[in-house]
Amino acid sequence: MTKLSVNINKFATLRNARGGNLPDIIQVARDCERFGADGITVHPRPDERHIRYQDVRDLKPIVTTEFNIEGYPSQDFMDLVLEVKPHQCTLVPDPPGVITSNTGWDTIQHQSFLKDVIGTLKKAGIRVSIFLNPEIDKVAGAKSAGADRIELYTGPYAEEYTKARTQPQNFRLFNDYKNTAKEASAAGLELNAGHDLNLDNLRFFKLHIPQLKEVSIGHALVCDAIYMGLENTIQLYKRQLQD
Ligand SMILES: CC(=O)[C@@H](O)[C@H](O)COP(=O)(O)O
Ligand SMILES: NCC(=O)COP(=O)(O)O
Repeated sequence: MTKLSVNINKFATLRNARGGNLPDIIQVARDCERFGADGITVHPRPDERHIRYQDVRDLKPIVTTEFNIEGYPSQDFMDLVLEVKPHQCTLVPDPPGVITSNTGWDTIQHQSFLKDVIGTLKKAGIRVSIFLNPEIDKVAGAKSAGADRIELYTGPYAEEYTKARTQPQNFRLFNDYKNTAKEASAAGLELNAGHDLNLDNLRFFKLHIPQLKEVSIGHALVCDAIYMGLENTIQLYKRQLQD
């Protein structure tokens, strides 16, 4: 069974729209766990447009499953992660103003930076995953930088998957995902995945990438919850992740 970490960013977007505390992020995290989530993911961004740094501090004592903090390792981000000490930190190469994450690390170009950052996090006992495109040649760089896991960036998969339903012969990109997953596994790296996964495309990914340990899902899951309710939605996603 692949674990489902629910990314609660978009609940914070809704809360921030009115300036009050509705929905209450702490209660949302508790309820996600109560409804079956195996973990809680947050991605505090420099402008704090959804998850705020204080939310991350407040979540730490109440998350009873796996706590995963994602983000670009700026000094502020590193200070926060080292203070909070989540189970896992996922490093993402986001420039400050980006609308959402849109690429993985170039582990060759940024090798020495990643090595320093990962070394610091691991010294604090935090598992480190790094966000990677489905590029087999970046896996060795992730390994030598000291990562424990990679998170495959599934944005391009999600885009192509919609096309692939009608033109499967054009779905060559998927081989890159399969090969990158195999390479990671052979290098001793565990495998996460995330971005734009949803109830349509999740099962296919899970079935063809047997190494998949964990997915983090936010945007589509929150949208589905509007129609189907949070408990039901979490259960539907979990069903897609069964072996
Ligand atoms: C790394 C990743 O793919 C997710 O964290 C995604 O970027 C969600 O962030 P937003 O909710 O800000 O779009
Ligand atoms: N790491 C991916 C994540 O946390 C959620 O991405 P999305 O489902 O909001 O696109």
